[in-house]
Amino acid sequence: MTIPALDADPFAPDVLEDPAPLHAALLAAGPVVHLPRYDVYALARYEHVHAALTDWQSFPSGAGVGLSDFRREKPWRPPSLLLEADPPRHDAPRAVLSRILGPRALRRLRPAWFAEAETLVERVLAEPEFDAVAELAQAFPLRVFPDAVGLPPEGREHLLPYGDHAFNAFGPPNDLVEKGRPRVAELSAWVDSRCRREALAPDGFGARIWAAADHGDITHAQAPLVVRSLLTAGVDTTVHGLAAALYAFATHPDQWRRLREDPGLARVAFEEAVRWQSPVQTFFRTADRDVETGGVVIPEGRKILMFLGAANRDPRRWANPDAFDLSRDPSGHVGFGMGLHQCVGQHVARLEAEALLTALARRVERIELAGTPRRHHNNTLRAWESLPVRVTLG
Ligand code: HEM
Ligand SMILES: O=C(O)c1ccc(-n2ccnc2)cc1
Repeated sequence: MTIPALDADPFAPDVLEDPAPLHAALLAAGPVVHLPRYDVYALARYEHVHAALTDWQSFPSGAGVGLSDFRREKPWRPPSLLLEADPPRHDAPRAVLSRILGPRALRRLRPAWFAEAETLVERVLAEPEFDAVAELAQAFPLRVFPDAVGLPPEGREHLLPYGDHAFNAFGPPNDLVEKGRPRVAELSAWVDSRCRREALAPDGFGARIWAAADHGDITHAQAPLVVRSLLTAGVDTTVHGLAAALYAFATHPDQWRRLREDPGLARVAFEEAVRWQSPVQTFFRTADRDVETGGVVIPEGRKILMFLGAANRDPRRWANPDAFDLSRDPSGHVGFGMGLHQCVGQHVARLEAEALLTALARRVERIELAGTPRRHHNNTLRAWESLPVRVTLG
């Protein structure tokens, strides 16, 4: 079978503004689509994205999960010990973070995060109109996550721009990456300084990573890089995940009513928002040998681009895929990945979302757009720059 080609640039501004047309074209074209623009192979259908995510031997991450092939190009920073590593190197750091960020470990944070959400929501809802990105989606993760890591108060304004650049750097060296370059040295220096043991408060996620090194679960040389994973991934992802959920509810009043009637739906509502918007849109793998998938062979040395956002809306897998619907069972979505590298921070994201959405559901009768939302372009993240909303309390 020949491999269809699509002369598209998935990282072009018009696609980042609205990826739906490209996703539809990829889903229709076939299981594997060649993108000559970057000479990469696109997977968009749920079946094939799921197959690649759950077969790390055929679709390894060790050469990087961005367009850059670490076997040929120097990475912009030392590679991640989790995201950009394959077994066996991946195993110990993963086991350490799984324990530290797991549901049991997060139980101790639940009361404080719910209280923080109530306090923030009380203050924000004093105004009938506000920007839900700045006032809620950004403010809440920045209130709870750096403290949970054990970061000191000063300097936290480095976190969002650092993460934004890291997620841009998974894409091609385009304008978005160039835009971030002037601050990379300063941002990286701050982040790297916060990964050191003495910078971290004794009972946070960071200190627990260093304690795991003391215990011999990872080496002391690995500890700062594992902390760096949290600082890179911990904020931008949840900011845009929460913004996706708020956008979903502001544009679906009937779904907000369902949440109001049953705030216990908060967790499944967040899952459906992650499926529907896929805040993390894409990740690459590398064909380190000729690899067969979808009835064709992807040649050794090429990068494979997995469109998580398209797979989450594949009509072959989802009934009425473009609908945001709380009565659907969203389990099995690939918004958090799947398999070996499935998001180890998903429980942190879910707890933040449950806390914020529950606090809002208790107070807000109606939430609607109060102006045109503006997109924030990023090579990997689906994000809002601003989300003007009007709320009616009740
Ligand atoms: C809505 C929020 C989030 C989304 C949509 C998301 C999405 C993802 C996805 C798709 C992957 C798989 C990457 C791959 O297969 O190559 C992943 C992995 C990962 N995520 Fe997240 N993430 C989120 C939040 C977080 C948070 C809050 C943290 C840390 C506190 C985090 C830490 C990680 C790490 C360390 C990995 C790599 C796991 C491994 O390679 O074993 N993520 N995430
Ligand atoms: O180890 C790192 O630097 C790193 C790890 C994970 C992510 N990520 C992506 C989506 N959720 C988290 C980003 C960077």
